Amino acid sequence: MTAFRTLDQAEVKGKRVLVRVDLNVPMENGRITDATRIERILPTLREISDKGGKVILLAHFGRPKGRDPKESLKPVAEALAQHLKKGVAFADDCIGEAAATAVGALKDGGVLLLENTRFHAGEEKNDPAFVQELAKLGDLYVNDAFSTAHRAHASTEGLAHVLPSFAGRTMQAELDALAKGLESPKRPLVAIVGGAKVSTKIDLLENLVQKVDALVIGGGMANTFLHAMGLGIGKSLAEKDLADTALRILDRARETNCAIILPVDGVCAYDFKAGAYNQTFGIDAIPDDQMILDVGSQSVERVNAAINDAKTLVWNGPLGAFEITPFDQGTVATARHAAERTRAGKLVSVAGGGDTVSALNHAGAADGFSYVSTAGGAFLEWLEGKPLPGVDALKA
Ligand SMILES: Nc1ncnc2c1ncn2[C@@H]1O[C@H](COP(=O)(O)OP(=O)(O)OP(=O)(O)O)[C@@H](O)[C@H]1O
Ligand SMILES: O=C(O)[C@H](O)COP(=O)(O)O
Repeated sequence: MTAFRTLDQAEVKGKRVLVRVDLNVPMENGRITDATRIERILPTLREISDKGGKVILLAHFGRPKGRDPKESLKPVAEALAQHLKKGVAFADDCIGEAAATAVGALKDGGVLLLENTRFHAGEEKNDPAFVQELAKLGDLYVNDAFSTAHRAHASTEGLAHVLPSFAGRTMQAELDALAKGLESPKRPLVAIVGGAKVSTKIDLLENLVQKVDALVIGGGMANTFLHAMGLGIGKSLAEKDLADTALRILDRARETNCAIILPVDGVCAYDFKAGAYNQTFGIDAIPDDQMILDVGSQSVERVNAAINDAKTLVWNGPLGAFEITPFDQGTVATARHAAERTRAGKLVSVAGGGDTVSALNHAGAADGFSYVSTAGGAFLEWLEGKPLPGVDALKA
């Protein structure tokens, strides 16, 4: 049950409603490759618009250092309009005159997307002056970005303290679904953590190994562990300066009897552009001039064996660079296996993350999971039991 105000308590008619959403969608060559995060916020936007509220969207995109046209939300505004089947205005700043003029021109029921909040340093600093600049644009605040709720930023946490604040429908649904599926999970509980965000996620693993019975590590995350264990990883994506953290996590896992499953073979290429070339090597024989871009077939067997032993599976982060064929095979094979076990009633499976959702859709496996969250890092932190600043700020 959610312990905070929802849209049921919000009077929006004629009001300027600042809605924080997560539009940090996977993109390739300027094209959105998975629109799940857009689809999930439509009910909230339609509800506020239909009730005559002025919908003013706040969102981040990527991790820009200042204003970076490559990280502009403008292309997302067009995609949002297509999904909403309604015009979406765009302002090329989220504060100041450009934003105020666009808000002033908005009619009741209209929808406006403001430019990337992370173009301003005050966003990630949760700077009170920046919060006030945002608050000038609205009469009330709705947070519908569960997948960014682990960030105590101005638009995800600060605003909730200066305007009347409410949870959006996606925020409500995510928290209710995760509580239902995972608050007291059937064991053995197995986690799969992959992906590329090693520096912001590796610390989470130290707590995670105290919560789960087995942890499968893949993707760029695994490369960091393999390097820490003294194995050559060639030119693979890794955070080598986090080797001590990785070793500490392995020690912690031994103390808590959490089985760690790391790749035993890797599908390698000379670079991301890959092309036709790729070759599988044993994890102790990775060529110095190549990079591991996927887990190999022997690793897939070990991951699937861990899935077979599990009653509950949680997953964030693909096992390989799935956007480039054939480096999607490890993720596809394991995702389909998890979906099969779930459909057979042998597994409760919950996955989450911007690219993870995209990878599961690519594998045609998303519908086979018990629940698919839009959240990655936030999902892992929720799983660990860490407070989520964006959620706590909404509590009455
Ligand atoms: N071995 C690898 N080498 C390089 N990149 C990899 C490798 N394995 C996975 N990746 C990359 O990891 C990225 C996804 O990682 P990420 O941690 O962002 O997952 P996510 O589901 O988006 O989680 P979040 O929602 O927290 O961002 C993909 O773009 C994929 O190409
Ligand atoms: O993709 C995500 O996990 C969210 O959009 C948060 O993005 P961040 O990790 O850059 O804060």
